[in-house]
Formats: sequence, C-alpha cells, structure tokens
Amino acid sequence: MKKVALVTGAGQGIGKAIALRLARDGFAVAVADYNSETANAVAQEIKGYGGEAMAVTVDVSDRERVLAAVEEVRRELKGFDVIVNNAGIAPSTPIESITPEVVDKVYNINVKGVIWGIQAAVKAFKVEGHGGKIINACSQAGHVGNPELAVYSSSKFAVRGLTQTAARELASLGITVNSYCPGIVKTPMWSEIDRQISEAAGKPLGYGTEEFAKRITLGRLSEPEDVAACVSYLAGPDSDYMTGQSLLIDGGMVFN
Ligand SMILES: NC(=O)C1=CN([C@@H]2O[C@H](COP(=O)(O)OP(=O)(O)OC[C@H]3O[C@@H](n4cnc5c(N)ncnc54)[C@H](O)[C@@H]3O)[C@@H](O)[C@H]2O)C=CC1
Ligand SMILES: CC(=O)C(C)=O
Repeated sequence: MKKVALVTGAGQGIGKAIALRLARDGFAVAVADYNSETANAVAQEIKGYGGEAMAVTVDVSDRERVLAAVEEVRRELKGFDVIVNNAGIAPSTPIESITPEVVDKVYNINVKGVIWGIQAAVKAFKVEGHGGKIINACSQAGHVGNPELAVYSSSKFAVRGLTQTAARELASLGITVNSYCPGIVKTPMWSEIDRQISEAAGKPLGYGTEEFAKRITLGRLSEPEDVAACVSYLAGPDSDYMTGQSLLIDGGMVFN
C-alpha cells in the first residue's frame, strides 16, 4: 500500500520539486495550491511518469478549507501519512513600511496556514489509527533576522517555534514534526525578493542575490531539488527518530 503525502504550495518552486520527489520516492501525492492550474499541471506531470497524484485547490489561510482538503485527500488516496506545509509568501517589508494589512496577510498564510495544516494532519492520522510526519517550511530567516524581510522573517521564527512545540505535544501520538530551512532557492519567490531589494537600493536586478549570496558556504544558490532531497529524508523512515528539528540547508546563511 502506497503512503500518502500532501504538499501545499506545490504548484511551483520548492513545493513542486518536493511533490515530484515524493512521487519518485513512491508516495501517492496530493498537489495542493491555491492556483488550481499549476496544481493540476504538477499532478499531470507525476501521472505522466506513472506516479499517483491528485490536485487540490486550497488556500492554506482558510482553516475550514484546509481541514476539508486533507479529508478529501485521505478518502481519495486511501490513507494519510505525511503533510508538507510548504506554502508561503515573502513580501519585502522594510520596518517603516509595515502595515497591518501586510502583517495579517503574511501571518495568515505563513503561520496560521501551518497551524491549520498541523491540525488537519493530526485529525487524519487519528482517523487512520496511526502516527505520521508533519514537515513545515521554515527558512534561514527563521534562525536569523533578515533586514528588509521583518514580517516574513518573524513568521518563520514562529514556524520554528510551532515545529518544536508541536513535536513535544504530538510525540505520544507517534507523530514527528520537523521543518526545513533553506537559504536562497532559485524560485519565483526569490526572483521577486531580489527585484524588490534591488529596486529599493536603486541597483540593477541581481543586487539582492549578490548581497545574500555572500553568506552562502557552498558558493552557489540552491536548487529546489536540493530542498526536496532534505524533505525526502524527513518524509521517509530514516528520520523516524528525529523530531522538533528545524534543519538548516545552508548553515552559512546563518553563521557566515
Ligand atoms: N525561495 C527561497 O529562497 C526560500 C523559500 N523558503 C520557503 O519555502 C516555501 C516555498 O517557497 P518558494 O517555492 O520559493 O515560493 P514560490 O512563491 O515560488 O511558490 C509558492 C507556492 O505557494 C502557493 N501559495 C502561496 N500562497 C498560498 C496559499 N495561501 N495557499 C495555497 N498555496 C499558496 C503559490 O501559488 C505557489 O505555487 C515558502 O514557505 C518559503 O517561505 C524558505 C527559504 C528560502
Ligand atoms: C526567502 C527566504 O526564506 C530566504 C531568502 O531565506
């Protein structure tokens, strides 16, 4: 019997790479995104190489919809084993520009979206009568404050706190909770951050990347597949004795 994984924000970028990787690892994958077109395209890609997948349209900030989507997936794919709470947004927010609206928007998706995903997964694991794995998208920005990204960075500190708290609270149910913390990953999100930082500094495109990249130990930006490899480990049996961890994918972003 195939294990079932649901990945949010899986229509593009890191989430897409994770969905493709977990499908190759043998999971039946629910490709969840609020963009139904991209979610469908990724599900089709998985089916195209013989994998099992379904697309689900869900806005992770909508608690009822997240609970309903996970239940839909549990019934359709006949099980539920792993949730990857990957969806997130990262608008540039220099301190003096922060508005109540941008705080609500980022926290509703990046923080509440993770809480609703955790709740929905716990409910599904209980119905199935076993534990499971909860994997959250954190960031190097959840370990060290990132200038220009105060709202985003603080939301990722919250994800790290939630990961640790949920791990301690849910361990007795056989549920592990971990998160992955990438540095700069070549995705549409990063291109937009680079554009905003470069523009604000009055510099050409690529300036934001150059500034961040100075701290990367391995000397290159990461590919979405680098992150997916880490999530593959967190979703598989080799990480069974790991919980409450927020894994830095390039520690240099924090320590250099
Ligand atoms: N790209 C990077 O450099 C880094 C990204 N991350 C984190 O990794 C995760 C994925 O990032 P990327 O792939 O780069 O982003 P991206 O912007 O390229 O893709 C995000 C996906 O999430 C979906 N999405 C956004 N809001 C949603 C919502 N409310 N409900 C459902 N789906 C929603 C979008 O439609 C899109 O398909 C995010 O949580 C991000 O904070 C962490 C560290 C570095
Ligand atoms: C967007 C993000 O999480 C970065 C640059 O670490």
